[in-house]
Amino acid sequence: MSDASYRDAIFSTPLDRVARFSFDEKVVACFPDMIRRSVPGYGQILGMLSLIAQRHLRHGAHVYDLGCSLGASGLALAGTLEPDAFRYTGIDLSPAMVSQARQTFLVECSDHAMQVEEADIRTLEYAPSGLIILNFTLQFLPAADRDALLAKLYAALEPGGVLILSEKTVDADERDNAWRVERYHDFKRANGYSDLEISQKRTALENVLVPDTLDALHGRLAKAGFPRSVTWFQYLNFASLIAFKEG
Ligand SMILES: Nc1ncnc2c1ncn2[C@@H]1O[C@H](C[S@+](CC[C@H]([NH3+])C(=O)[O-])CC(=O)[O-])[C@@H](O)[C@H]1O
Ligand SMILES: O=C(O)C(=O)Cc1ccccc1
Repeated sequence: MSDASYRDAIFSTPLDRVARFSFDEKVVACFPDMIRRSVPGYGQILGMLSLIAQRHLRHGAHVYDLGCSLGASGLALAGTLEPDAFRYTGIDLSPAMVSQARQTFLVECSDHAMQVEEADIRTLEYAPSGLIILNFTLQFLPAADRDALLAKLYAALEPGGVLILSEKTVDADERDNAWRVERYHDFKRANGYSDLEISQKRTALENVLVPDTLDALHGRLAKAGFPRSVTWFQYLNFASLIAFKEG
C-alpha cells in the first residue's frame, strides 16, 4: 500500500444501517485527512509534543505511543529530535494501521529507532519509559478498563516521566455540552463535512468512542497515582493533559 492519503468520504452516502466505527483498511486510507478535519487542534498538539519531549525527556529514553495509528506522534518527534535522543515504540490493535505506520517510518525516518507493534494496550507488558503518549486512544477503551491501564502506565514511567493524555471530552452540564457539540459540528461543516456525514459518523461512534469529562480524566490520573496533572490544551470538546510522575 502506498502512503497516499485519500479524502475522507466514508459517511458521505446514505447508509441503511450505520455500522460501528472501526479502524479498518477503509479508514486507514483516509485517516490523515479524517483526523485533520475532525480533531480541532490536532496539528498543534503534535507540534507541542516535541517541545514537551525536549523539556521532559532524558536523553535516549524510551517513548510509548499507545494507539499510534499511522505514527503521527512518532513522525513529529523524529522530525524535531536527534536520532539518539529517544527510542520509540508505537502500539496499535489495528493490523492495517500497524503495517502502514511501519512503512511510513521506514521511508521517512530510518535513521531513528522507531518500532511499531500490533498489541492490545490493556494487556501489554510495559518497558520503563520516560514519555507515554495516549493521543485520542483512552476514549475507545471500555470505561471499566481505563483506570487499570492508567495505573499500569504510571508504574511503567520512570521517575520524572510524563504522560500525555489527549481526549475528546463531554461537559457535565447538558446545556454547556450541547453548545460545545453544536460548535464542534460547525467546525466539521467548515472543514467540508456535510450534515449527513456528521450525523452518520456520530451514530457510528455511539458506544465506541465514550468521552469522559475533563474532571473525570484528572480524577482517573490521580487515582492511577499521578500527584499532578495539567490541562495544557483545550479546543471545543477536545483537550490534552500532561500528568507528571514525581522525579
Ligand atoms: N485496545 C487497544 N490497543 C491498542 N490500540 C487500540 C486499542 N483500542 C483502540 N486502539 C487504536 O487506537 C487508535 C485511536 S486513533 C489515535 C490517533 C493517533 N494517536 C494519532 O495521534 O494520530 C483516535 C482517533 O482516530 O480519534 C486507533 O488506531 C485504534 O486502532
Ligand atoms: O469525528 C469525530 O466525531 C470525532 O470525534 C473524532 C474522530 C476522528 C477520527 C476517528 C474517530 C473519531
